[in-house]
Amino acid sequence: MHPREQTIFALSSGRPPSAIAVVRVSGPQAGATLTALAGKLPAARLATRTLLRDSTAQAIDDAVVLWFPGPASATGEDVAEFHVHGGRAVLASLFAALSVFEDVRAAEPGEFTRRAFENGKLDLTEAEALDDLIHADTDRQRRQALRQLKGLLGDRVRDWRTRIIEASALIEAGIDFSDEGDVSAELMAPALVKMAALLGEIEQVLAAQGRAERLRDGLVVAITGPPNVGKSTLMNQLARREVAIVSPHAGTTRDVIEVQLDLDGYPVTVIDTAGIRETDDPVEQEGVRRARARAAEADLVLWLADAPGAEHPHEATTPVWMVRNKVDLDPKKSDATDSGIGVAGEGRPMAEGQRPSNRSDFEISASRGDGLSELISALVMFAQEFFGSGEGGLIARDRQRKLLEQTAASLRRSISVAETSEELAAEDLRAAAQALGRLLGRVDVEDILDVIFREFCIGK
Ligand SMILES: Nc1nc2c(ncn2[C@@H]2O[C@H](COP(=O)(O)OP(=O)(O)OP(=O)(O)O)[C@@H](O)[C@H]2O)c(=O)[nH]1
Ligand SMILES: [K+]
Ligand SMILES: [Mg+2]
Repeated sequence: MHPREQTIFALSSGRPPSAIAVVRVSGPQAGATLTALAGKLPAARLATRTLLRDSTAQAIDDAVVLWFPGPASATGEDVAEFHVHGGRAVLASLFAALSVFEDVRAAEPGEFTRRAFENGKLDLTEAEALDDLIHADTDRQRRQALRQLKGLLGDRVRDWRTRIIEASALIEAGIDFSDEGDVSAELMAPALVKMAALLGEIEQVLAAQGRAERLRDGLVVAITGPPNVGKSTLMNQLARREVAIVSPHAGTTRDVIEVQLDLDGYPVTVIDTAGIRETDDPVEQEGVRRARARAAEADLVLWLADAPGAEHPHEATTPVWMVRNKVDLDPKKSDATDSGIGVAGEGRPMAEGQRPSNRSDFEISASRGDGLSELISALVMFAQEFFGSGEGGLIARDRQRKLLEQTAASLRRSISVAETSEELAAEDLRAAAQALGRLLGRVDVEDILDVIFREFCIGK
């Protein structure tokens, strides 16, 4: 039997032990397993309390079971749900009882969603959204995943694809009438109007501000600077716990240390690194090498210094904020903590060029906390700009962006060659439809042909 026709089961709730564990069974044998274990098949979609027994009539657990006959189920197949007590032994004996059945096996990762997708319950963007929703750590990630799950992108893509197929059908029909120049031109003109409108809409989505797809990975902020300036102290303050060792010895941090923060719903990874300096110690050299490498990949670098006006060595491609630490040691400022000295430039980083050469973007005391709230607000603002408003962003993944870019490129090509070659224009349109099909996880050129034959059988 093909693996896809087998019946699969898996623990769908969290790691045991837990109060309740949900085990799902999907496939043609789901009903048989439920009947065997529960004694009879319960009414559809109704929570039913029952004593589960294995094939030797041994009790497994006092459980609640649910029966979802396909296709009106999560996967589109017959689905049985066992809500048992979430103990390891309970689960082990339930799994053993299920495995007794022929063609019933433990599910592969993602296999339930895969089946839902194959049965047309979800398109690929929704399947991706489901995965994102499960892995969402912050509120903004959750909201973005929910928007995708509602099919916002999927619906747009389906609409675009239908319209491409319509334009395609017009052009293909024109090719059939290429002997009669008038008919062909009459068909091409409305096709071009459709294509131009479509291209405009896709370009608009692509140009939408911000990188909403980066919400999944989060923004990476690297703290770098010379040794002993207080990088690890700042890291601990941002994390609100002791993630990195702080000591008065220069060269304390050797490895790259990461923490995940939730900054106003934005996922932010902060990286603490080894102090950058020339050193003979091979371990510290490796730390410095890693520090530079990670900082180069970061979206934002906080260059920490303990003296005013220090220069940073970073490439200009990554934005760098100059952060002056240890202002509490500064004799003229140490007694003025309440008067807002914590920050230069009113809590907002100064624009490049606007920055006086001997001043920092921020002045803080990492150990005492001065200026930290301003620094954090500025980070939130940076994140806001980086991700865009998010609410409008339809694109949640690189994959989706790439395929939309391909679609737009094919459309553009098709429009530009339409005057000279209908065949080439039609080919580019097919490529555009295919890219959108791939976005949804369906690549079926068949339905282009369907439309052509159904709607444009002009006397043939
Ligand atoms: N006075 C004062 N001391 C600080 C401040 N921040 C950190 N320190 C002290 O500076 C020393 C170095 O701090 P760390 O956080 O270990 O500095 P680092 O930059 O991570 O050092 P390396 O990992 O060795 O490069 C420690 O003794 C801290 O207590 C500050 O704002 N004010
Ligand atoms: K140190
Ligand atoms: Mg350190």
